[in-house]
Formats: sequence, C-alpha cells, structure tokens
Amino acid sequence: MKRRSAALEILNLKELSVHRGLWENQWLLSSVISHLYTPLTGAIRIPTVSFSPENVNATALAEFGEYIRTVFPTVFKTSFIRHEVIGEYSHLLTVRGSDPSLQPYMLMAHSDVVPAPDEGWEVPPFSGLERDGFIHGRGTLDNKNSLMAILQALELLLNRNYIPRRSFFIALGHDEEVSGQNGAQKISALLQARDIKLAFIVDEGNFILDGFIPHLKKPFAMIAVSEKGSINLRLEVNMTPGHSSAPPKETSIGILAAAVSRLEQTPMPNMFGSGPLKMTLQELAHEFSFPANIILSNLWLFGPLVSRLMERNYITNALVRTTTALTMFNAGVKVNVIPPVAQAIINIRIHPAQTVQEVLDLVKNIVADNRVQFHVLTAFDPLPVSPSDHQALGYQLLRQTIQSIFPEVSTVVPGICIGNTDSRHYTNLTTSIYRFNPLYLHPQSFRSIHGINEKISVPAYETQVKFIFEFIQNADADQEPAPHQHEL
Ligand SMILES: CCCCCCCC/C=C\CCCCCCCC(=O)N[C@@H](Cc1ccc(O)cc1)C(=O)O
Ligand SMILES: [Zn+2]
Ligand SMILES: [Zn+2]
Repeated sequence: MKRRSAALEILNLKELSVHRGLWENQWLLSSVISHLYTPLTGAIRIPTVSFSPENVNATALAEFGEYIRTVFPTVFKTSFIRHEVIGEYSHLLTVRGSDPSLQPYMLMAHSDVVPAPDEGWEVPPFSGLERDGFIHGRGTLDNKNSLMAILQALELLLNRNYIPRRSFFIALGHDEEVSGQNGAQKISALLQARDIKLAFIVDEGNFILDGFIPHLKKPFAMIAVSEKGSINLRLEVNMTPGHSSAPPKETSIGILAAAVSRLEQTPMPNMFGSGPLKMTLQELAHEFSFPANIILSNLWLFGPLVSRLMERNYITNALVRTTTALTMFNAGVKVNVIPPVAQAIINIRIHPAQTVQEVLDLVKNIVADNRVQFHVLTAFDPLPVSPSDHQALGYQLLRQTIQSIFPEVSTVVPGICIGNTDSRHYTNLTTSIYRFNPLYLHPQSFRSIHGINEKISVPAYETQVKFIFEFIQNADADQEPAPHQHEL
C-alpha cells in the first residue's frame, strides 16, 4: 500500500517538474528531490536477499522489477530507452544519445542484498523506516541507494525533456552478492556480442572517506581504479567417526580448528610499495600537516614506517596485504558422536601485487598439514588498474562532478577497492572501470555494510541523486573536463 502511494507521489511531482529549464530553477530541483526519497524506502522493503547463486529470492526480485517500473514510469516508457530483462531479474537499459560519434559509457548498481537477521538492528532491516532523518535497512548503502538514485536522476532529467547526447547503458545486476554469474556476466556477454565498447564504467565501490586516517581531519574522495582479487576456499578434514566416550587423540574438528587458527594468526606478507596505494598516498600527502606531508611525499625513505603504521588498523591493513577471513565453520551432528567431517570456508582478498596461485601456495604452507584438503570454490586475480591521468575521461568526469557537488572536498585520489563489484565482469568492454559512491563514509558506516544498522541520511541520498543528475549532463558537455590543478 505504502509503495503505491510513493509511486503516486512521483507522478504528481513529475507534473510539477515538466517544462522547466534544467538549471534556471535550482530551488525546484532541491524541492522535488527532497520529496523523492520515498522510492528508496519502498525498495528497501522488498527482501531481495541472495544466499548463493542457486538460492536467491526470486519472488522478491520479480517484485523489485515491477516496483522500479511503477515508480519510474518515464524511464520505462521513453522511446529512446530500450529496456531488457537479463538472466530473469537483472535489467539492462540502453539510453540512445543524439550524437552517435560519442563513445557510450555505463552506470551500474545491483538490487540484491546480503542477509540481515533482525538481531542487533535498531530498526528492522527490511522495514525501510525513516527515522531521525535516516532511511534504515539492508541495502541503503549497498547498493539499492545507487540503483534508485540512477533511475531517479534519469527520471528527473527525462521529465525536464533532457535528451542525452552521449549514449549510455544502465546495468542493474540481481546477484552481485553471490558472484554476478546470472546478471552481470550475462549482460557483459550480450554487449560483447553486440560489439559494444565502452568509454568507461562507474560502479559502486569507494566513497568520500572521513575519519579513516588519524591526523587527517579533512574528508577526501577515493575513486577505486582497481579491486582486490578473491579466493573462496573450503578446507576439509575427514577422520574416522566413533563414540565420544573413547575419543581419539585428534578429531576432525580439532585438526581443522588448529589449521584455521594458524591461518588467522599468520598474516600474509605486507606488500606495501607495489600496487596503486603508493600513488594514493602521494596524492594525499599535501592534505597532511608537517611532518606527515613530508613522510608521505618521500615514501622511498619512509615506506617501511608508513607500511607498519597502516598494518595497525584493520581497514588500512586490508590495503597493504592479502587478507584471510574465516567466514563459515561446520562440523558435528550430535553431542556424543565424533564427527567424520569438519569443513571451514576461508574468504581471501588478494593484494594487487599477488596472484591466486601465489596465495594458494602460501596458504598451504601455513596450514602445513596433509590431512587438510583444499577445495577452491571460486577464485580470480586482482583487477587491472584503470587510468587516472588527465586524459582519462571517466575519472576526470567523476572528479569534476565531485568538486561541483561536494565543493568542500578538495582532494580526489585514485585507490583500490577492498571489496569486489560486478564491474569486474566487464573488463572485456573497457579498460576504464571506476568504483565510486558519491557519499560520505565514516568508519562506523563502513562497519554497517554487510553488518547491522545500515542506513543512509535523507540528504545524503538526495545528494547522490543530484550527483548522477549532474554527472549525466557533464558526460554530454562539449569540453573534456579541465585537468585538476593542485594547490601550491
Ligand atoms: C588510505 C586510505 C584509507 C582507505 C580506507 C578504505 C575504506 C574502504 C572504503 C570502502 C570499501 C567498501 C567496499 C564496498 C564494496 C563492497 C561490494 C560488495 O559487498 N561486494 C561483495 C561481492 C562478492 C565478492 C565475493 C563473493 O564471494 C561474494 C560477493 C564482496 O564481498 O566484496
Ligand atoms: Zn554491493
Ligand atoms: Zn555487498
């Protein structure tokens, strides 16, 4: 019922915004947007949870498809926009621009979310409740916010009779949280079959970071130009089962527990100095006061010191090395039965300077027990580094739009995404993949992603809509974005 009324509200607001110039009434944009956050709350209420590629919530995903058609009617009826459903629940929109000489780009987001049991939440995770100026729930930061903001920005532009010059695609995956094999991978194959080459892609990923680095008071924007590799590894120990009244010296549980404990206690090597992190720190150096600015500008000398400091915090630690997280453990069926099998899943994120094979060799050396069997469930190497120089159109458009929408953010730096995104399935279509959410992120909100109490402030969501609204227009501008001038 509530979802219906949100849709009606949009329709009324649409009438209000028609026939107006795009920028002459800036107040109108703000007032329209300030009433338009309701579609996000409706999206949060649809429990599009993915557990595994085989176990997604098909009913919720189908409802989600209906929902976006209802709340963004103009997007789905515009003659120059083609809508296709791919892999049953993913959506591909092709927005045909008026100038075919311009190479198209792609905006991405995903509709599925990770599970969220009610425990620990201040507000039930699928209630989509708005309280104290925040919309609460699973998917408000990862990643229904982006999906709804992209469609909402496009709806606003279309309602103002905006016709894009540069064609673009909108790819909305439905299984990003469990591999993207039925969504992003199929969209990618379809576009490849159509001979499409993209100027660049913008997907979820890094943010405007605030409070992550001690002594750095100012927020800075980090656009991820690469992402870590990944291995999901199952460790298994098989032993003879029996009566618990006469236990053997070692059980499958004990052997496996010791193996995973060794993995947890033995960090992978610190790879500071290789990969995009050095570039990130050098470009950030001028934001620090003395002596940190000198230290970060002279990593050839102070590299070992900086690398040790980064290891101390669990988030910056993830930037300097491959991480191993123990995420699942399973053994035993009854209190008095020695179980035959114990299994654990290790989720590994690979530093850009290492490969799947190198990391597997290290893991086997650390476990050093041939009773432990290894099964690689999924694995891929770190992603290539996208350009961030003055000629890199996608990067420069993001930088330009960040500086316009967030004038208080003076520094935009390239970096690496420690999580993975659906964009990794599109390396066949472009070498320019950028992962960036136009939102502030604090350490507390970082912990809420895949954790508890995920929420987005209403103004933050409005700003995300504005960002995309402006980004699409910037991508159509005659001039390439001006190169960034560093302050002296
Ligand atoms: C010097 C500067 C300090 C920088 C501090 C860095 C802060 C980190 C900021 C943002 C990172 C947030 C990452 C968000 C993207 C997450 C998207 C996501 O959840 N993807 C899944 C995809 C996946 C991967 C592997 C699987 O087996 C299943 C799903 C993920 O888990 O990565
Ligand atoms: Zn995500
Ligand atoms: Zn996620």
